[in-house]
Amino acid sequence: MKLIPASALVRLVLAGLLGVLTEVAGIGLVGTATWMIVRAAEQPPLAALSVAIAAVRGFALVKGGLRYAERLAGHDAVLRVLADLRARAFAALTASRGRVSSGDVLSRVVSDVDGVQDAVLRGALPAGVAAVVGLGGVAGLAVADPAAGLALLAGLVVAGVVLPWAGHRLTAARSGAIAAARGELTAATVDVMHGVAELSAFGALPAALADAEARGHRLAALEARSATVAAVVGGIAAVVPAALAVWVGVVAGGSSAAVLALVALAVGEVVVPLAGAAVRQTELRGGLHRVRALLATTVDDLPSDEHDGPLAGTVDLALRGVTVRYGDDLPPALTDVDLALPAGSRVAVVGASGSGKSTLLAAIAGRVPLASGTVDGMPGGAAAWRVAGGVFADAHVFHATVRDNLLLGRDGFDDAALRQALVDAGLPEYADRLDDLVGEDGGKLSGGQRQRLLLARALVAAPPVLLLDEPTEGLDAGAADAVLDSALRAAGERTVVVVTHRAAELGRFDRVVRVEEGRTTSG
Ligand SMILES: Nc1ncnc2c1ncn2[C@@H]1O[C@H](COP(=O)(O)OP(=O)(O)OP(=O)(O)O)[C@@H](O)[C@H]1O
Repeated sequence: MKLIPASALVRLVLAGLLGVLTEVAGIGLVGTATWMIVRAAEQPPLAALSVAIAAVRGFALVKGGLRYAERLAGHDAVLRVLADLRARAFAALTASRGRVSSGDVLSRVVSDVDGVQDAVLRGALPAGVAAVVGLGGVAGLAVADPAAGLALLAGLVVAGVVLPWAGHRLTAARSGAIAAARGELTAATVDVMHGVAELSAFGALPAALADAEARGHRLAALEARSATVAAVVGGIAAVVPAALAVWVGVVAGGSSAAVLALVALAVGEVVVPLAGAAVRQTELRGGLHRVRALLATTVDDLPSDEHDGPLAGTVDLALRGVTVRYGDDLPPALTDVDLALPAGSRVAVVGASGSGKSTLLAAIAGRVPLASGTVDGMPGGAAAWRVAGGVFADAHVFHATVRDNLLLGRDGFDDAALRQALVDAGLPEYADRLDDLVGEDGGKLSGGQRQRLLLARALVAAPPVLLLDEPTEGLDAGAADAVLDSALRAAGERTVVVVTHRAAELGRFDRVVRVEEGRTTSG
């Protein structure tokens, strides 16, 4: 899976080119200034120095401008890459539907994706620039004095290749552990934040905080070791250019010794950051690996056109031999299920807790991948979510208004339609409160109200096949009957499949499907 799109590569190459020109201007500045100082000591007429004086000024000005342009181009390219990666990461996370915990999601979308920025700006770009400038410097010096060129090459290999490699080797074993530890810490933090009331009520808050703190210490210990290695190899790399300059000066000798030595110093500086960067890159590898794995998640089932909505009209659907597994090492949650859902049918799904009822609805709606079998009848290859949808066991209520929760970003509905859906779903008390905020995951609503808000959302969306997982949960028997009757009326000609635990409701349905340990029998 490519992290960097081709369009951004062109900008990165441009940034690299500007980086090379910046370093060349820097070397030109050091070389010309040194030559000028050496020459000035011989007290020549001022005219003999005037070109050098202008060149020093020119190199200094150009170097500053080029550095600015290089930073601009590099960051512009990387920020574009990040925007693209974040969009793809969000899409993949949506497709992974709950298989990644919310804290880990944060860690992947924020720190792992941000790692790409570091990998490019502090890793790939400086390494590329160092390679070009270093080899160019060696060639230039070799022309003036072959022995000095060789000395520079040896120094560059030590500072730019051997030390970064050593830093990488010393930290490689821990790179995956750092990314995993960071993900675990974020997941634990988010869990404690969400569950703070529950943890307090059960007296478990101190233990949960201690656990999060221990994870924090573990991450800090892992990072401290990497930082120590980076500091040591970076420190050694930092003295290499100075040693190199002395060596090149001694090897070259004569009147050009000072100029060659200082050019070697300037070229050597380019590779100094590489040792520390190599350690950081090693650290980032685990995160980059996680981003790649995330982007490889299938996103086939996501809406391709933002204007798409549920289809209008009715459809005949049929499940044939459907088997669903939540993991290779888990028993199937559904096994070889056949189920005909002709247009307009009313089907009740019953069965013990954990028997597979919610999984059956998820399979019809395309919310879980099928290990085998098919759902036949999807019109014109339409995405499953446009044909079958409704109230699911894991439905989310957004921290937004009643109106926003009903519409989920779609338009084309007036408030009268929303009010009617609320009334049909047994939530008339919110019909005139469309602008009320409902709290995080509907925290300001009672459990039953939350469920009826989800039912109203399903009635607004009105897909051809309405799937309702315990829509009247939390209501007393009389109210539940009334809400179910009005929802069935509102569904009109559409197919309705309802998961229920209430035997009293079953008379309203054409068919009752019983689920037992993942297998269905119709009654
Ligand atoms: N995301 C998941 N990952 C792993 N296993 C799962 C997942 N969702 C459900 N299962 C398992 O699949 C089986 C069927 O679960 P399902 O939620 O479909 O049952 P259900 O009949 O709807 O139960 P309930 O009436 O309690 O809601 C159960 O054994 C459950 O543990």
